[in-house]
Amino acid sequence: MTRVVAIIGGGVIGAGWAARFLLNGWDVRVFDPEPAAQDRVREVINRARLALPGLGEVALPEEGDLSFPRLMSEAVRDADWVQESVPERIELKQTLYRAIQGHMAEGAILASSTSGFTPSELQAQSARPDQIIVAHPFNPVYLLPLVEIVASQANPSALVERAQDILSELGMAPLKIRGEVPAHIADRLLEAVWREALWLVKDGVASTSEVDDAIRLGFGLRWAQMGLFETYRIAGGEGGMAHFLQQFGPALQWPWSKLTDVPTMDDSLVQTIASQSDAQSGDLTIAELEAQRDKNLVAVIRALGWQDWGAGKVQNEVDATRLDGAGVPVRFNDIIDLGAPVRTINRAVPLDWLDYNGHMTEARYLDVFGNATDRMMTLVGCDRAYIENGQSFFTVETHIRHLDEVRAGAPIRVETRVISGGGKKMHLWHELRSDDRLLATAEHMLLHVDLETRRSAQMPAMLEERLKSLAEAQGKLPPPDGLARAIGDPA
Ligand SMILES: NC(=O)C1=CN([C@@H]2O[C@H](COP(=O)(O)OP(=O)(O)OC[C@H]3O[C@@H](n4cnc5c(N)ncnc54)[C@H](O)[C@@H]3O)[C@@H](O)[C@H]2O)C=CC1
Ligand SMILES: C[N+](C)(C)CC(=O)CC(=O)[O-]
Repeated sequence: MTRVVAIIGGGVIGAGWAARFLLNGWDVRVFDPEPAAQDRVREVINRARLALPGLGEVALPEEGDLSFPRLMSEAVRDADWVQESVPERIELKQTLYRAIQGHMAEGAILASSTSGFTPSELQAQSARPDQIIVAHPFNPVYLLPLVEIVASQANPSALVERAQDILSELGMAPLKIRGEVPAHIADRLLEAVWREALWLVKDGVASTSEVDDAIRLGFGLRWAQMGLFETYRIAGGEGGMAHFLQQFGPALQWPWSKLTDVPTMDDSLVQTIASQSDAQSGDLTIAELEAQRDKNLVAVIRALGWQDWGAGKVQNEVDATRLDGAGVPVRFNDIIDLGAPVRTINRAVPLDWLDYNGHMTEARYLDVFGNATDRMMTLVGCDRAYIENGQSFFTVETHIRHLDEVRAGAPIRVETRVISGGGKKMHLWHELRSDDRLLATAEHMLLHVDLETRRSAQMPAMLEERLKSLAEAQGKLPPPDGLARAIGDPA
Protein backbone atom coordinates (compact mmCIF):
# COMPACT_ATOMS: atom_id res chain seq x y z
CA MET A 1 0.00 0.00 0.00
CA THR A 2 1.30 3.46 -0.87
CA ARG A 3 2.37 5.44 2.17
CA VAL A 4 1.51 9.10 2.66
CA VAL A 5 3.65 11.98 3.88
CA ALA A 6 2.40 15.46 4.72
CA ILE A 7 4.99 18.17 4.12
CA ILE A 8 4.17 21.25 6.18
CA GLY A 9 6.04 24.23 4.73
CA GLY A 10 7.10 24.06 1.09
CA GLY A 11 10.21 26.25 1.15
CA VAL A 12 13.78 25.19 0.35
CA ILE A 13 13.76 22.22 2.73
CA GLY A 14 10.09 21.21 2.52
CA ALA A 15 10.35 21.05 -1.28
CA GLY A 16 13.48 18.91 -0.99
CA TRP A 17 11.69 16.50 1.36
CA ALA A 18 8.70 16.40 -1.01
CA ALA A 19 11.02 15.33 -3.84
CA ARG A 20 12.82 12.72 -1.69
CA PHE A 21 9.54 11.05 -0.59
CA LEU A 22 7.75 11.36 -3.96
CA LEU A 23 10.59 9.85 -5.99
CA ASN A 24 10.74 6.99 -3.51
CA GLY A 25 7.14 6.06 -4.16
CA TRP A 26 5.30 7.89 -1.35
CA ASP A 27 2.16 9.93 -1.95
CA VAL A 28 3.07 13.49 -0.99
CA ARG A 29 0.71 16.20 0.27
CA VAL A 30 2.28 19.64 0.61
CA PHE A 31 0.67 22.32 2.75
CA ASP A 32 2.00 25.87 2.57
CA PRO A 33 -0.27 28.93 2.68
CA GLU A 34 2.06 30.97 0.47
CA PRO A 35 0.68 31.05 -3.11
CA ALA A 36 4.14 30.76 -4.71
CA ALA A 37 4.92 27.55 -2.84
CA GLN A 38 3.31 25.17 -5.36
CA ASP A 39 5.41 26.34 -8.29
CA ARG A 40 8.54 26.29 -6.17
CA VAL A 41 7.91 22.74 -4.99
CA ARG A 42 7.23 21.57 -8.55
CA GLU A 43 10.47 23.21 -9.74
CA VAL A 44 12.50 21.45 -7.06
CA ILE A 45 10.83 18.12 -7.86
CA ASN A 46 11.63 18.56 -11.54
CA ARG A 47 15.26 19.22 -10.69
CA ALA A 48 15.30 16.18 -8.41
CA ARG A 49 13.87 14.03 -11.23
CA LEU A 50 17.07 14.70 -13.18
CA ALA A 51 19.41 13.98 -10.30
CA LEU A 52 18.06 11.44 -7.80
CA PRO A 53 16.89 8.53 -9.99
CA GLY A 54 20.36 8.11 -11.52
CA LEU A 55 22.29 8.53 -8.27
CA GLY A 56 22.37 4.81 -7.56
CA GLU A 57 22.71 1.76 -9.78
CA VAL A 58 19.12 0.57 -9.35
CA ALA A 59 15.75 2.05 -10.37
CA LEU A 60 13.69 3.84 -7.74
CA PRO A 61 10.13 2.65 -7.07
CA GLU A 62 7.37 4.20 -9.17
CA GLU A 63 6.70 7.83 -8.19
CA GLY A 64 3.82 8.53 -5.82
CA ASP A 65 1.08 11.15 -6.27
CA LEU A 66 1.68 14.83 -5.47
CA SER A 67 -1.11 17.07 -4.15
CA PHE A 68 -1.48 20.48 -2.51
CA PRO A 69 -4.44 20.35 -0.10
CA ARG A 70 -5.96 23.72 0.74
CA LEU A 71 -6.20 22.91 4.44
CA MET A 72 -3.51 21.66 6.78
CA SER A 73 -6.03 19.21 8.29
CA GLU A 74 -6.52 17.56 4.88
CA ALA A 75 -2.78 17.24 4.40
CA VAL A 76 -2.05 15.45 7.69
CA ARG A 77 -5.17 13.25 7.95
CA ASP A 78 -4.12 9.56 7.79
CA ALA A 79 -0.56 10.53 6.87
CA ASP A 80 2.08 8.02 8.01
CA TRP A 81 4.67 10.76 8.41
CA VAL A 82 4.35 14.52 8.87
CA GLN A 83 7.50 16.52 8.10
CA GLU A 84 7.43 20.08 9.40
CA SER A 85 9.72 22.56 7.61
CA VAL A 86 8.42 26.00 8.55
CA PRO A 87 10.73 28.91 9.51
CA GLU A 88 13.04 28.45 12.48
CA ARG A 89 10.85 30.09 15.17
CA ILE A 90 10.04 28.02 18.25
CA GLU A 91 6.63 29.58 19.00
CA LEU A 92 5.54 29.06 15.36
CA LYS A 93 6.56 25.40 15.43
CA GLN A 94 4.95 24.74 18.84
CA THR A 95 1.65 26.39 17.85
CA LEU A 96 1.61 24.51 14.57
CA TYR A 97 2.14 21.13 16.29
CA ARG A 98 -0.92 21.67 18.47
CA ALA A 99 -2.99 22.25 15.32
CA ILE A 100 -1.39 19.37 13.40
CA GLN A 101 -1.78 16.88 16.23
CA GLY A 102 -5.49 17.68 16.38
CA HIS A 103 -5.83 16.00 12.96
CA MET A 104 -2.97 13.55 12.46
CA ALA A 105 -3.02 9.86 13.40
CA GLU A 106 -1.73 9.11 16.90
CA GLY A 107 0.67 6.42 15.68
CA ALA A 108 2.19 8.55 12.94
CA ILE A 109 5.55 10.34 13.17
CA LEU A 110 5.76 14.13 13.38
CA ALA A 111 9.32 15.11 12.45
CA SER A 112 10.81 18.59 12.45
CA SER A 113 13.53 19.74 10.06
CA THR A 114 14.76 22.19 12.69
CA SER A 115 18.40 23.15 12.36
CA GLY A 116 18.89 23.84 16.01
CA PHE A 117 15.94 23.31 18.39
CA THR A 118 15.96 20.25 20.62
CA PRO A 119 13.04 17.80 20.71
CA SER A 120 12.25 18.83 24.31
CA GLU A 121 11.83 22.45 23.19
CA LEU A 122 9.64 21.39 20.28
CA GLN A 123 7.52 19.07 22.45
CA ALA A 124 7.04 21.60 25.29
CA GLN A 125 3.48 22.70 24.46
CA SER A 126 2.27 19.39 23.02
CA ALA A 127 -0.32 17.01 24.46
CA ARG A 128 1.38 14.13 22.59
CA PRO A 129 5.14 14.83 22.86
CA ASP A 130 5.94 11.16 22.19
CA GLN A 131 5.34 11.47 18.43
CA ILE A 132 7.50 14.57 17.85
CA ILE A 133 11.14 14.04 16.88
CA VAL A 134 13.85 15.97 15.05
CA ALA A 135 14.81 14.75 11.55
CA HIS A 136 17.30 17.37 10.42
CA PRO A 137 18.27 17.05 6.72
CA PHE A 138 20.84 18.80 4.54
CA ASN A 139 20.23 20.85 1.46
CA PRO A 140 19.52 19.50 -1.16
CA VAL A 141 17.44 16.99 0.79
CA TYR A 142 16.85 14.83 -2.29
CA LEU A 143 20.58 14.18 -2.81
CA LEU A 144 22.43 14.37 0.51
CA PRO A 145 21.99 11.22 2.56
CA LEU A 146 22.61 12.58 6.08
CA VAL A 147 19.63 13.16 8.36
CA GLU A 148 20.26 13.83 12.05
CA ILE A 149 17.73 12.12 14.30
CA VAL A 150 17.24 13.58 17.74
CA ALA A 151 14.80 12.22 20.32
CA SER A 152 13.94 13.12 23.91
CA GLN A 153 13.00 10.94 26.90
CA ALA A 154 9.38 11.30 25.78
CA ASN A 155 9.91 9.41 22.52
CA PRO A 156 9.45 5.63 22.64
CA SER A 157 12.46 3.87 21.16
CA ALA A 158 10.17 1.87 18.82
CA LEU A 159 9.02 5.12 17.19
CA VAL A 160 12.57 6.38 16.80
CA GLU A 161 13.67 3.07 15.27
CA ARG A 162 10.69 3.13 12.89
CA ALA A 163 11.67 6.64 11.83
CA GLN A 164 15.24 5.53 11.15
CA ASP A 165 14.03 2.53 9.12
CA ILE A 166 11.78 4.72 6.99
CA LEU A 167 14.55 7.22 6.32
CA SER A 168 16.92 4.40 5.35
CA GLU A 169 14.31 3.12 2.90
CA LEU A 170 14.31 6.61 1.40
CA GLY A 171 18.03 6.16 0.68
CA MET A 172 19.12 8.37 3.59
CA ALA A 173 21.70 7.81 6.32
CA PRO A 174 20.01 8.54 9.67
CA LEU A 175 22.55 9.55 12.30
CA LYS A 176 21.02 9.15 15.76
CA ILE A 177 22.35 11.89 18.04
CA ARG A 178 23.17 10.63 21.53
CA GLY A 179 21.70 13.58 23.38
CA GLU A 180 19.78 16.80 22.95
CA VAL A 181 22.13 19.68 22.18
CA PRO A 182 21.34 22.92 20.35
CA ALA A 183 22.17 22.57 16.62
CA HIS A 184 22.75 18.79 16.94
CA ILE A 185 26.21 17.85 15.52
CA ALA A 186 26.60 19.18 12.00
CA ASP A 187 25.26 22.71 12.42
CA ARG A 188 27.41 23.16 15.51
CA LEU A 189 30.45 22.38 13.35
CA LEU A 190 29.20 24.43 10.42
CA GLU A 191 28.49 27.43 12.59
CA ALA A 192 32.06 27.47 13.90
CA VAL A 193 33.43 27.51 10.33
CA TRP A 194 30.81 30.04 9.20
CA ARG A 195 31.70 32.41 12.05
CA GLU A 196 35.40 32.25 11.17
CA ALA A 197 34.59 32.88 7.50
CA LEU A 198 32.58 35.98 8.40
CA TRP A 199 35.47 37.29 10.49
CA LEU A 200 37.94 36.68 7.66
CA VAL A 201 35.79 38.77 5.30
CA LYS A 202 35.01 41.44 7.89
CA ASP A 203 38.70 41.83 8.74
CA GLY A 204 39.54 42.10 5.03
CA VAL A 205 41.78 39.02 5.22
CA ALA A 206 39.91 37.24 2.42
CA SER A 207 37.06 37.76 -0.02
CA THR A 208 34.07 35.41 -0.15
CA SER A 209 35.53 33.67 -3.17
CA GLU A 210 38.95 33.26 -1.52
CA VAL A 211 37.29 31.68 1.51
CA ASP A 212 35.36 29.34 -0.78
CA ASP A 213 38.53 28.41 -2.69
CA ALA A 214 40.29 27.71 0.59
CA ILE A 215 37.53 25.18 1.31
CA ARG A 216 36.69 23.60 -2.01
CA LEU A 217 40.22 23.25 -3.40
CA GLY A 218 41.63 21.73 -0.24
CA PHE A 219 40.09 20.45 2.94
CA GLY A 220 36.53 20.44 1.56
CA LEU A 221 37.55 17.62 -0.80
CA ARG A 222 39.00 15.70 2.13
CA TRP A 223 35.93 16.22 4.27
CA ALA A 224 33.64 14.71 1.64
CA GLN A 225 35.44 11.41 1.94
CA MET A 226 37.04 11.01 5.37
CA GLY A 227 35.63 13.73 7.56
CA LEU A 228 37.81 15.43 10.17
CA PHE A 229 39.16 12.80 12.54
CA GLU A 230 40.22 10.21 9.97
CA THR A 231 41.79 12.95 7.83
CA TYR A 232 43.85 14.21 10.78
CA ARG A 233 44.76 10.67 11.79
CA ILE A 234 46.49 10.31 8.42
CA ALA A 235 48.08 13.75 8.84
CA GLY A 236 49.77 12.38 11.97
CA GLY A 237 51.75 9.99 9.74
CA GLU A 238 52.63 6.58 11.12
CA GLY A 239 52.23 8.09 14.61
CA GLY A 240 48.52 8.47 13.82
CA MET A 241 46.16 10.55 15.89
CA ALA A 242 48.29 10.59 19.04
CA HIS A 243 51.19 12.18 17.13
CA PHE A 244 48.83 14.61 15.39
CA LEU A 245 47.42 15.77 18.73
CA GLN A 246 50.89 16.21 20.22
CA GLN A 247 52.00 18.29 17.25
CA PHE A 248 48.94 20.46 16.66
CA GLY A 249 47.23 20.36 20.07
CA PRO A 250 49.16 23.43 21.31
CA ALA A 251 47.96 25.44 18.28
CA LEU A 252 44.46 25.31 19.74
CA GLN A 253 45.72 27.61 22.50
CA TRP A 254 47.19 30.06 20.01
CA PRO A 255 44.98 32.79 18.52
CA TRP A 256 44.29 30.93 15.27
CA SER A 257 40.53 31.42 15.40
CA LYS A 258 38.02 33.91 16.74
CA LEU A 259 36.38 31.17 18.81
CA THR A 260 32.84 32.10 19.73
CA ASP A 261 32.97 35.85 19.04
CA VAL A 262 30.29 36.78 16.52
CA PRO A 263 30.89 39.72 14.16
CA THR A 264 28.15 42.34 14.35
CA MET A 265 25.90 42.00 11.32
CA ASP A 266 25.74 45.74 10.60
CA ASP A 267 24.77 47.18 7.20
CA SER A 268 28.37 47.60 6.21
CA LEU A 269 29.24 43.90 6.78
CA VAL A 270 26.05 42.71 5.06
CA GLN A 271 26.83 44.96 2.10
CA THR A 272 30.46 43.80 1.89
CA ILE A 273 29.55 40.12 1.96
CA ALA A 274 26.53 40.41 -0.35
CA SER A 275 28.40 42.40 -3.00
CA GLN A 276 31.42 40.05 -2.93
CA SER A 277 29.08 37.09 -3.17
CA ASP A 278 27.27 38.66 -6.17
CA ALA A 279 30.58 39.26 -7.91
CA GLN A 280 31.75 35.73 -7.14
CA SER A 281 28.73 34.06 -8.78
CA GLY A 282 28.66 36.47 -11.74
CA ASP A 283 25.66 36.04 -14.02
CA LEU A 284 24.69 32.63 -12.66
CA THR A 285 21.15 32.56 -11.28
CA ILE A 286 20.26 30.60 -8.15
CA ALA A 287 18.56 28.00 -10.37
CA GLU A 288 21.72 27.65 -12.48
CA LEU A 289 23.86 27.33 -9.37
CA GLU A 290 21.49 24.68 -8.02
CA ALA A 291 21.67 22.74 -11.29
CA GLN A 292 25.49 22.86 -11.22
CA ARG A 293 25.53 21.86 -7.54
CA ASP A 294 23.35 18.83 -8.33
CA LYS A 295 25.64 17.72 -11.17
CA ASN A 296 28.69 18.08 -8.94
CA LEU A 297 27.09 16.23 -6.02
CA VAL A 298 25.90 13.37 -8.21
CA ALA A 299 29.42 13.06 -9.68
CA VAL A 300 31.06 13.10 -6.24
CA ILE A 301 28.68 10.62 -4.61
CA ARG A 302 28.90 8.27 -7.58
CA ALA A 303 32.71 8.49 -7.58
CA LEU A 304 32.68 7.58 -3.89
CA GLY A 305 30.39 4.67 -4.79
CA TRP A 306 33.19 3.22 -6.94
CA GLN A 307 35.38 3.26 -3.85
CA ASP A 308 32.51 1.91 -1.72
CA TRP A 309 33.23 4.74 0.67
CA GLY A 310 31.34 7.45 2.61
CA ALA A 311 28.16 8.67 0.93
CA GLY A 312 28.89 6.30 -1.99
CA LYS A 313 28.91 3.31 0.36
CA VAL A 314 25.56 4.42 1.77
CA GLN A 315 24.19 4.52 -1.78
CA ASN A 316 25.63 1.08 -2.61
CA GLU A 317 23.97 -0.39 0.47
CA VAL A 318 20.63 1.14 -0.52
CA ASP A 319 21.05 -0.21 -4.06
CA ALA A 320 21.65 -3.73 -2.77
CA THR A 321 18.26 -3.67 -1.02
CA ARG A 322 16.52 -2.45 -4.19
CA LEU A 323 17.67 -4.98 -6.80
CA ASP A 324 14.82 -7.38 -6.06
CA GLY A 325 12.13 -4.71 -6.29
CA ALA A 326 13.63 -3.58 -9.60
CA GLY A 327 13.04 -7.03 -11.12
CA VAL A 328 16.78 -7.78 -11.39
CA PRO A 329 17.57 -11.34 -10.26
CA VAL A 330 20.19 -11.51 -7.53
CA ARG A 331 20.90 -15.28 -7.72
CA PHE A 332 20.57 -17.82 -10.55
CA ASN A 333 17.51 -19.36 -8.87
CA ASP A 334 15.76 -15.96 -9.00
CA ILE A 335 15.58 -16.24 -12.81
CA ILE A 336 11.93 -17.09 -13.35
CA ASP A 337 12.05 -18.04 -17.04
CA LEU A 338 15.35 -19.35 -18.42
CA GLY A 339 13.92 -19.03 -21.94
CA ALA A 340 13.43 -15.24 -21.71
CA PRO A 341 16.12 -12.54 -21.82
CA VAL A 342 17.31 -11.82 -18.27
CA ARG A 343 16.86 -8.32 -16.82
CA THR A 344 20.43 -7.41 -15.82
CA ILE A 345 20.08 -3.63 -15.39
CA ASN A 346 17.16 -1.48 -14.26
CA ARG A 347 18.22 2.06 -13.40
CA ALA A 348 18.08 5.68 -14.57
CA VAL A 349 20.61 7.78 -16.49
CA PRO A 350 22.86 9.64 -14.00
CA LEU A 351 23.25 13.38 -14.33
CA ASP A 352 27.03 13.08 -14.72
CA TRP A 353 26.70 10.80 -17.77
CA LEU A 354 25.64 13.59 -20.14
CA ASP A 355 27.92 15.08 -22.78
CA TYR A 356 28.04 18.32 -24.77
CA ASN A 357 25.13 17.02 -26.90
CA GLY A 358 22.91 16.87 -23.82
CA HIS A 359 22.42 13.10 -23.90
CA MET A 360 24.05 9.99 -22.44
CA THR A 361 27.60 9.98 -23.71
CA GLU A 362 28.90 7.02 -25.73
CA ALA A 363 31.35 5.72 -23.15
CA ARG A 364 28.47 5.22 -20.71
CA TYR A 365 26.79 2.76 -23.06
CA LEU A 366 29.77 0.50 -22.51
CA ASP A 367 29.56 1.30 -18.80
CA VAL A 368 25.95 0.07 -18.68
CA PHE A 369 26.69 -2.99 -20.82
CA GLY A 370 29.76 -3.77 -18.70
CA ASN A 371 27.57 -3.73 -15.60
CA ALA A 372 25.02 -5.95 -17.35
CA THR A 373 27.82 -8.41 -18.10
CA ASP A 374 28.95 -8.27 -14.46
CA ARG A 375 25.41 -9.12 -13.34
CA MET A 376 25.25 -12.08 -15.72
CA MET A 377 28.65 -13.26 -14.44
CA THR A 378 27.33 -13.07 -10.89
CA LEU A 379 24.15 -14.93 -11.79
CA VAL A 380 25.97 -17.87 -13.33
CA GLY A 381 28.27 -18.12 -10.29
CA CYS A 382 31.21 -15.84 -11.04
CA ASP A 383 30.55 -13.59 -8.04
CA ARG A 384 32.93 -11.67 -5.78
CA ALA A 385 33.89 -14.77 -3.77
CA TYR A 386 34.55 -16.75 -6.96
CA ILE A 387 36.81 -13.98 -8.28
CA GLU A 388 38.66 -13.68 -4.97
CA ASN A 389 39.24 -17.42 -5.27
CA GLY A 390 41.28 -16.84 -8.42
CA GLN A 391 39.10 -17.12 -11.52
CA SER A 392 37.07 -14.65 -13.54
CA PHE A 393 36.04 -13.58 -17.04
CA PHE A 394 37.82 -11.05 -19.28
CA THR A 395 36.00 -9.35 -22.16
CA VAL A 396 37.96 -9.84 -25.40
CA GLU A 397 35.62 -8.33 -27.98
CA THR A 398 32.69 -5.88 -27.93
CA HIS A 399 30.41 -4.51 -30.61
CA ILE A 400 27.93 -1.75 -29.66
CA ARG A 401 25.25 -0.29 -31.94
CA HIS A 402 23.90 3.14 -30.88
CA LEU A 403 20.31 3.33 -32.09
CA ASP A 404 18.63 6.11 -30.10
CA GLU A 405 19.51 8.80 -27.57
CA VAL A 406 18.53 9.14 -23.91
CA ARG A 407 18.70 11.96 -21.34
CA ALA A 408 19.36 12.46 -17.63
CA GLY A 409 16.95 10.80 -15.21
CA ALA A 410 15.32 8.60 -17.89
CA PRO A 411 14.71 4.96 -16.95
CA ILE A 412 16.93 2.44 -18.73
CA ARG A 413 17.04 -1.34 -18.55
CA VAL A 414 19.13 -4.06 -20.12
CA GLU A 415 17.85 -7.51 -21.12
CA THR A 416 20.60 -10.07 -21.65
CA ARG A 417 20.76 -13.28 -23.64
CA VAL A 418 23.42 -15.95 -23.48
CA ILE A 419 24.19 -16.80 -27.10
CA SER A 420 26.57 -19.56 -26.10
CA GLY A 421 28.64 -20.52 -23.10
CA GLY A 422 30.93 -23.30 -21.99
CA GLY A 423 34.53 -24.41 -22.21
CA LYS A 424 36.48 -21.16 -22.00
CA LYS A 425 33.93 -18.84 -23.62
CA MET A 426 30.85 -16.80 -22.83
CA HIS A 427 29.05 -15.02 -25.69
CA LEU A 428 26.48 -12.43 -24.55
CA TRP A 429 23.88 -10.23 -26.24
CA HIS A 430 22.51 -7.14 -24.43
CA GLU A 431 19.62 -4.88 -25.44
CA LEU A 432 19.34 -1.45 -23.78
CA ARG A 433 15.86 0.11 -23.70
CA SER A 434 14.12 3.14 -22.25
CA ASP A 435 10.39 2.43 -21.94
CA ASP A 436 9.57 0.95 -25.37
CA ARG A 437 12.55 2.42 -27.28
CA LEU A 438 15.54 0.27 -28.20
CA LEU A 439 18.56 2.51 -27.48
CA ALA A 440 21.48 0.21 -28.18
CA THR A 441 22.59 -3.37 -28.51
CA ALA A 442 25.89 -4.91 -27.48
CA GLU A 443 27.55 -8.18 -28.30
CA HIS A 444 30.38 -9.35 -26.05
CA MET A 445 32.77 -12.26 -26.14
CA LEU A 446 34.37 -13.15 -22.84
CA LEU A 447 37.03 -15.64 -21.89
CA HIS A 448 37.13 -17.50 -18.60
CA VAL A 449 40.56 -16.84 -17.06
CA ASP A 450 42.84 -17.99 -14.30
CA LEU A 451 43.78 -14.80 -12.44
CA GLU A 452 47.19 -16.16 -11.46
CA THR A 453 48.41 -17.20 -14.92
CA ARG A 454 46.30 -14.45 -16.60
CA ARG A 455 45.51 -17.08 -19.28
CA SER A 456 42.23 -18.53 -20.45
CA ALA A 457 41.09 -21.59 -18.56
CA GLN A 458 38.29 -24.12 -18.71
CA MET A 459 35.32 -22.98 -16.57
CA PRO A 460 34.02 -25.30 -13.84
CA ALA A 461 30.95 -27.48 -14.38
CA MET A 462 28.52 -25.28 -12.43
CA LEU A 463 29.18 -22.19 -14.55
CA GLU A 464 29.09 -24.24 -17.74
CA GLU A 465 25.78 -25.89 -16.81
CA ARG A 466 24.12 -22.58 -16.01
CA LEU A 467 25.38 -20.89 -19.16
CA LYS A 468 24.33 -23.83 -21.30
CA SER A 469 20.86 -24.02 -19.78
CA LEU A 470 20.34 -20.30 -20.51
CA ALA A 471 21.81 -20.54 -24.03
CA GLU A 472 19.68 -23.58 -24.86
CA ALA A 473 16.41 -22.15 -23.51
CA GLN A 474 16.96 -18.67 -24.98
CA GLY A 475 18.15 -20.24 -28.26
CA LYS A 476 14.50 -21.10 -28.97
CA LEU A 477 13.84 -17.36 -29.40
CA PRO A 478 14.44 -15.84 -32.85
CA PRO A 479 18.11 -14.74 -33.14
CA PRO A 480 18.59 -11.12 -32.03
CA ASP A 481 18.41 -8.59 -34.84
CA GLY A 482 21.98 -7.39 -35.43
CA LEU A 483 23.78 -10.41 -33.96
CA ALA A 484 27.27 -10.85 -35.44
CA ARG A 485 27.00 -7.59 -37.42
CA ALA A 486 30.16 -5.68 -38.15
CA ILE A 487 30.65 -2.08 -39.24
CA GLY A 488 30.42 -1.94 -43.00
CA ASP A 489 28.35 -5.10 -43.23
CA PRO A 490 25.90 -4.26 -46.05
CA ALA A 491 23.14 -6.07 -44.10
N1 LIG B 1 17.65 26.20 4.43
C1 LIG B 1 18.48 25.30 4.93
O1 LIG B 1 19.63 25.20 4.50
C2 LIG B 1 18.03 24.33 5.97
C3 LIG B 1 16.92 24.59 6.77
N2 LIG B 1 16.53 23.66 7.71
C4 LIG B 1 15.36 23.93 8.56
O2 LIG B 1 14.17 23.70 7.80
C5 LIG B 1 13.14 24.59 8.23
C6 LIG B 1 12.64 25.37 7.05
O3 LIG B 1 13.70 26.10 6.50
P1 LIG B 1 13.68 26.62 4.98
O4 LIG B 1 13.02 25.63 4.11
O5 LIG B 1 15.05 27.05 4.70
O6 LIG B 1 12.75 27.89 5.09
P2 LIG B 1 11.95 28.66 3.92
O7 LIG B 1 11.78 30.03 4.38
O8 LIG B 1 12.61 28.41 2.61
O9 LIG B 1 10.54 27.92 3.88
C7 LIG B 1 9.61 27.96 4.93
C8 LIG B 1 8.23 27.76 4.33
O10 LIG B 1 7.31 27.59 5.39
C9 LIG B 1 6.09 28.20 4.98
N3 LIG B 1 5.28 28.44 6.15
C10 LIG B 1 5.34 29.46 7.04
N4 LIG B 1 4.40 29.29 7.99
C11 LIG B 1 3.71 28.16 7.68
C12 LIG B 1 2.63 27.46 8.28
N5 LIG B 1 2.05 27.90 9.39
N6 LIG B 1 2.19 26.33 7.69
C13 LIG B 1 2.78 25.87 6.57
N7 LIG B 1 3.80 26.50 5.97
C14 LIG B 1 4.28 27.62 6.52
C15 LIG B 1 6.54 29.46 4.26
O11 LIG B 1 5.52 29.94 3.41
C16 LIG B 1 7.75 28.96 3.49
O12 LIG B 1 7.40 28.52 2.19
C17 LIG B 1 13.75 25.42 9.34
O13 LIG B 1 13.42 24.86 10.57
C18 LIG B 1 15.25 25.32 9.08
O14 LIG B 1 16.01 25.49 10.24
C19 LIG B 1 17.13 22.44 7.82
C20 LIG B 1 18.20 22.13 7.02
C21 LIG B 1 18.78 23.07 6.10
C1 LIG C 1 22.19 27.17 7.66
N1 LIG C 1 21.47 26.02 8.24
C2 LIG C 1 21.68 26.06 9.67
C3 LIG C 1 20.06 26.21 7.94
C4 LIG C 1 22.04 24.81 7.60
C5 LIG C 1 21.45 23.51 7.97
O1 LIG C 1 20.64 23.35 8.87
C6 LIG C 1 21.92 22.29 7.27
C7 LIG C 1 22.55 22.47 5.90
O2 LIG C 1 21.93 22.05 4.92
O3 LIG C 1 23.67 22.97 5.84
